[in-house]
Amino acid sequence: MAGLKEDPFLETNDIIETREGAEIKDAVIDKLGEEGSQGDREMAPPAGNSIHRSGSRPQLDLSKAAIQGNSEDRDPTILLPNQSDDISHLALDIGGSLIKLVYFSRHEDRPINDRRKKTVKERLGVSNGNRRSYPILGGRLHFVKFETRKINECLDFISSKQLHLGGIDSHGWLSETPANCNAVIKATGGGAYKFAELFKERLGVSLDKEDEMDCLVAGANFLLKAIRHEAFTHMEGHKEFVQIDQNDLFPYLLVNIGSGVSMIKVDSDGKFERVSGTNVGGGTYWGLGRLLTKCKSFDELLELSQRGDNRTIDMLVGDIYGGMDYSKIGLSASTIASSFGKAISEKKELEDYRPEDISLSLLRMISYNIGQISYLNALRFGLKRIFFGGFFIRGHAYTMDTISFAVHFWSKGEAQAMFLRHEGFLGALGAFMSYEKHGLDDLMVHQLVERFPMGAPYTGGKIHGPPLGDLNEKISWMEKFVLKGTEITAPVPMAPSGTTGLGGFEVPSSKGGTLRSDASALNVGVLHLVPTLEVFPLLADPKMYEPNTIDLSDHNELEYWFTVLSEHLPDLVDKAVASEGGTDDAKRRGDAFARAFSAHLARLMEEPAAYGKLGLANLLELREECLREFHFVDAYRSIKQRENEASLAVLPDLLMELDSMTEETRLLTLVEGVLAANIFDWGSRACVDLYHKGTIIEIYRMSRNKMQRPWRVDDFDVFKERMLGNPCPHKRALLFVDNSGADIVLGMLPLARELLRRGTEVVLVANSLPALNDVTAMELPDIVAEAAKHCDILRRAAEAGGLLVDAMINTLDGSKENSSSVPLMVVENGCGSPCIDLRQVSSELAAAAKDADLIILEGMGRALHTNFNARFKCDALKLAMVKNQRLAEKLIKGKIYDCVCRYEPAS
Ligand SMILES: Nc1ncnc2c1ncn2[C@@H]1O[C@H](COP(=O)(O)OP(=O)(O)O)[C@@H](O)[C@H]1O
Ligand SMILES: CC(C)(COP(=O)(O)O)[C@@H](O)C(=O)NCCC(=O)O
Ligand SMILES: [Mn+2]
Repeated sequence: MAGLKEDPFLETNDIIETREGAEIKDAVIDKLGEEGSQGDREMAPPAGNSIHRSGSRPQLDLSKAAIQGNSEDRDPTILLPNQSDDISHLALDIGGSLIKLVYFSRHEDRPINDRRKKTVKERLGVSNGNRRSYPILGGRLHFVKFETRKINECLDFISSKQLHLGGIDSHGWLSETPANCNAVIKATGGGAYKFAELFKERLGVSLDKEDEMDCLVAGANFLLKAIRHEAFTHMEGHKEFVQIDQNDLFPYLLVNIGSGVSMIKVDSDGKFERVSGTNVGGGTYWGLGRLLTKCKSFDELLELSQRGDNRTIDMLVGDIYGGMDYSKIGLSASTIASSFGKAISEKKELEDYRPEDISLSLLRMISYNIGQISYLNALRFGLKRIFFGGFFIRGHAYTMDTISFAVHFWSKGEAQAMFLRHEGFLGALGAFMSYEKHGLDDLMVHQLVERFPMGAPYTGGKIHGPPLGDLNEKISWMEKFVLKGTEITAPVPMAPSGTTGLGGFEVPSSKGGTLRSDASALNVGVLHLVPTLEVFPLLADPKMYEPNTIDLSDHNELEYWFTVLSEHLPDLVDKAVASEGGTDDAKRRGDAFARAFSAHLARLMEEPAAYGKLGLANLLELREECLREFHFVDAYRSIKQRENEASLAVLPDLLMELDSMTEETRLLTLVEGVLAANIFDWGSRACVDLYHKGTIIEIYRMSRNKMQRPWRVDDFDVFKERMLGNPCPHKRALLFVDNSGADIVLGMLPLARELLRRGTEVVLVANSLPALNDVTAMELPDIVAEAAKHCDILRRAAEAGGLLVDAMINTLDGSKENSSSVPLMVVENGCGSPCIDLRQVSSELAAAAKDADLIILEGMGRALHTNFNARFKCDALKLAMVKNQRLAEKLIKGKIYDCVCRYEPAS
């Protein structure tokens, strides 16, 4: 273990280093063979030697390689702690002002030796996930930009990340480019021509030029079809996401506001025409603005505008009409009659005008002009929808409001301006899509998950210095970043209502004085491509499905949940740090995690729609993601273990008690048991306070004793009727389980046992990754095996479900006969959060769902915060104890610790 322990961030628990370095090498080479590159066989260095990296191409770094799990296994997992997992693939859009970079890093989840998976796959007929014939195996799309005038920074970035070495082989598969092969990178924009030589010289790569308009359209179409919260309207400071119906996307007008402006009528996927444009665009604002104000950067110029008053320089209708409106033609006194018009009539020089006023006047002039020309073109072709892209917009509220106003005003509300979250990356994305056959264009909404990690190189921002190499650098960055103060949290300035309304040509005022730094532009995340994700097949109406129950666009609600999460943070950090041994390193990571999560919260508090439509589920997931980002693998690991053990110890008594009851009483006791045991929730403030007051078993007893019917939502009698009144039992039940300890052991497993006893197959559906104290699919087989020691029903079913292949359990009656029991299985749900978005579930869950006719959702996260209003094609039971006062009031007009037993027959 010695070598591995040196890396403080490596999970060392399950790693056994083999004695023979050669064994590892061979295993590594074998593994590699699976993924393609034959060349690696020759490239593997002799065992035992230290490994040198060739500068010309990325190669495997085998240093400290180790087998994970049992080294006797035929197909062991090998950890390469020093190998970066990025095998990349890059496309560029080199514009007049900015270079946009989209790159792909293939990131297969570390294969883990999960035998459960094999049996589940065999049983449910899932063939190797949902892998398709094309090579996207899962990976990430990153978005980064640089100023064109600082092209060297961009070249350094590409070179340090070795992005230019990924390529496409003859089969159209992503691969590393052999050293002697001339690497080719897709590029669009004028710079693809202008800088072709420089790329050749500096990186040895050729730029394969793609037409700019083709790329813009391909990028826009991809985003509009594949990203759920891509397009939004922005009117009078109010941002609203627009759900685009894929079948009703065309035709539309695409207006790309870069240095110059292109207007493209898009009729279908490959069919479009550039119908107009204007040379008055982003370059004009930045260029003229720089000359007139002496600003050093675009952001500085934009920031100035926020403190500007354009009335000092623009000629208004009132200036011409002696302070009066020109009401006959609908112009108020404060309407701009002539941008910069006042400068002609006064004996003032440039120095006599405030740079702030000049910047605002210029911004308004250009935005209105573009809005107006766009409208005219929409009118020309009868287009109702106009999508605006390009980096001139820069997520700036006032710019968007101005454009929206112009479109709304001139079209009398007929046409609508919409903006794109990936605004300036359309061309680069389109160039990326032009790599043939990588299958990206086939990806669908449910296969993409957007994440917002911390750290400039990962976000759509400006790069300061070299890209962050490892976790340690990321932590330091986080520390420095927080020292820099409010940059990340400073909002994109919001325009107060009415600033751009008819006649409303007042001065814009911003909430934050400073413009949110581009370096922390956390409004474009990293797109994770997960081809195995599927829409849960039992949703009654997937199009109408909305996972979140609570609407966080209600500001009070937002504020409440932000406070809850902020207050919970210190306790969570304590648990997380303790779970990693409480070392100094763990403390440092804990601190960085807390800063990162707080920064996200602050950012979202200011601009709730920054990362797309925001629901409580997203916040809870973001917290788990943040923990993982700082390598906290499982913060509640020991708590979960302790509670599992304590609960397993009392399981036999509970089962005996249950078996002595009549069927009817037993069913009620079982459901009561699930509700009572759902009290063990380390995500609830109130419950955590409770745990200080008693042992697990005491609390469980107390909770059970308090179960008074009717519950606040109580459909038990209807459920009982279906269960006992109807002679035909359910064929297969999916049990979405929640917490470890009593919740699973004393609540859900006994309920599963009852279903099994009645001849219903049971599939336990658990998280793929840890979240709070939720039980994971990896942990479940061991828990089931322990429980099975005390129960024949569970044992036979678990055996039939292939769950006990490894477990050395002593059977109660010593018999080994193959029973005819219906199976008990475990599948992972594809997520790592206390909530579940059923539009994106694992392929094994989707497969298991095909034959299911009953689903049971358990816990606040899965049954209340999400899916409370979800409708299913089969019978559904939603069970939860409400461990939050406010939620109880809002959702069920009840109080804390009230229970929900909602039963909905198939719809
Ligand atoms: N950091 C920045 N530096 C320079 N220009 C910026 C920056 N952020 C936004 N812009 C604006 O974006 C415009 C460039 O937009 P972009 O879509 O990248 O077009 P192009 O491909 O012509 O470079 C600039 O002219 C400027 O108005
Ligand atoms: C995070 C949770 C959804 C987990 O609940 P569970 O799904 O385990 O029942 C829940 O604990 C919660 O909403 N907590 C925050 C509210 C509070 O502390 O009161
Ligand atoms: Mn939970």
